[in-house]
Amino acid sequence: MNDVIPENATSAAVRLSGASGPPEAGRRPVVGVSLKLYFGLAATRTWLADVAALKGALAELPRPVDLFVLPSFPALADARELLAGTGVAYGAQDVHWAESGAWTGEVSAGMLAEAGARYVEVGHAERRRHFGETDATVAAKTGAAVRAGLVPVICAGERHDNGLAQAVEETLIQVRAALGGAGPDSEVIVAYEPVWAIGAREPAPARHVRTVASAVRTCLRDHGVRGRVVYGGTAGPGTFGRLAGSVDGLFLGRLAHDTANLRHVLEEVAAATVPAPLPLRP
Ligand SMILES: O=C[C@H](O)COP(=O)(O)O
Repeated sequence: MNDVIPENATSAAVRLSGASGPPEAGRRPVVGVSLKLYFGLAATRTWLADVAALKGALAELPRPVDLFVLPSFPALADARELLAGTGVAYGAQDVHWAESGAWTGEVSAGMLAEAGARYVEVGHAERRRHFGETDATVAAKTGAAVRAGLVPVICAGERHDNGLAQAVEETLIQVRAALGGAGPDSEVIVAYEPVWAIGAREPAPARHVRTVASAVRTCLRDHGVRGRVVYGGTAGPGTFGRLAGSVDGLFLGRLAHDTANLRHVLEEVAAATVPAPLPLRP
């Protein structure tokens, strides 16, 4: 897959967008929301307006929390309009690895950056399952995102609940592969999402998440990237309190459709203890 990506590509989007984000964003708590394909355009606009109305609540949090939302591609212009001046960032749920060319139906990272996106999701389990995404395509998309100055939200997690050892192994294979597309000191977010906990009744057990998240954090340190780890999979109010100290935030799906839940989550994340800094590399 990498053969379609120029080795030393510096896209027009990087020059336009001013490249990657501020270093101080490296370990701030972060909450993200993907709308998947749940809403049409009108419903997305209504939801985005509700999110914009959280601006005051965000400003009053005891500790700053980064918030980003990922609507469908056609709603990016709405996000740009409705979230302007709120401090809420936005992005996309997928991206193509090529900068341009004969790729019918695809959207480049540079185009997302031009649309004001700051984050882009790569490798979600639903894209792996339904659209044949592989570790190689996820790595290529991660690289494209980083080169365009976007923060890739790398989704990774085991498919079945077969114990912690398998969860760690399967997740790290995916994370290492994706990080192969990102250079040292890139800013990334890893969303640990056990597939069996996505769209479920309950999030994965706290001990399970803590163990895998710790392994992911070590992997990020070893790769020398500026990384944050969030948990996703039926996450909502009450989830972060059980995970605080092991993850930097949450990646929400259905339970953020009601923005009262989202506000509750932001308050929980801000109030909880931020994880200790990464240990120094040997
Ligand atoms: O993108 C979000 C995750 O897949 C979690 O979705 P969910 O909270 O609806 O299970």
